[in-house]
Amino acid sequence: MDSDVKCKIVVVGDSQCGKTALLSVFAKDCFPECYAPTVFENYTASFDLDIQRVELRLWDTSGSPYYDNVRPLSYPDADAVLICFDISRPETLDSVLKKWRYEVEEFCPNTKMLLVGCKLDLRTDLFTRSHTRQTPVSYDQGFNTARQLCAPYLECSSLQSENSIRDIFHMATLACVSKNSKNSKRRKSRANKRMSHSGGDVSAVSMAGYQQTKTKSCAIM
Ligand SMILES: Nc1nc2c(ncn2[C@@H]2O[C@H](COP(=O)(O)OP(=O)(O)OP(=O)(O)O)[C@@H](O)[C@H]2O)c(=O)[nH]1
Repeated sequence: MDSDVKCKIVVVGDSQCGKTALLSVFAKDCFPECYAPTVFENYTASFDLDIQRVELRLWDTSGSPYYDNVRPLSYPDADAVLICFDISRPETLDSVLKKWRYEVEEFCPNTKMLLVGCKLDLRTDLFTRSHTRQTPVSYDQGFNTARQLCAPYLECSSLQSENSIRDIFHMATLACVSKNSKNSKRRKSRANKRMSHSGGDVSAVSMAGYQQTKTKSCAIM
């Protein structure tokens, strides 16, 4: 299996929304029961797409405003950004439109975004509902926010569903590979033009299962 494709995925979102748990379950198969605030943390993992193994470099960031000035150090060369929020805390979805989209657009324009609703298990958790006295974010609210970002929307529970986590990294890996294959096509076509239209072949990773959904003003991957 080929494994020369490398992708960088950066994970952002409000403090305690579930970023570290998402990465830890995917990369280390381990759900962190105790909360430990992140400053920066890197993980590596791989994802097999048909005949292609993709090496993933995963960047965990702090959601704290205290680190707003240093978080941008994570963004250069990102192939995809996961913007996360906590389904049990609607204010973390508000931050997606008020803060995270602008930060991502400023520091990595043209990078694929995915909106990820974390802690799906808490949507129906009665204890959390009575404790927070808040109505959790519905699927439609998450989906509509994602539409405003021109991003796909996925939900997961790091606590209860490894499959939901895998689906997120499947989608993110496809987004990275599609971006890289488009860039390499552009580079090759520019090089071919320079070589007096001498022609050449363009290799692309198999993108079976990768859905393209067009909307009026944007393509949702
Ligand atoms: N019930 C439930 N709890 C979760 C889930 N994911 C994370 N948590 C808990 O939520 C708390 C915060 O999770 P983290 O993953 O550390 O949050 P973070 O976004 O990395 O936080 P910062 O490092 O402050 O940015 C921890 O106590 C986790 O155990 C989930 O899917 N379900």
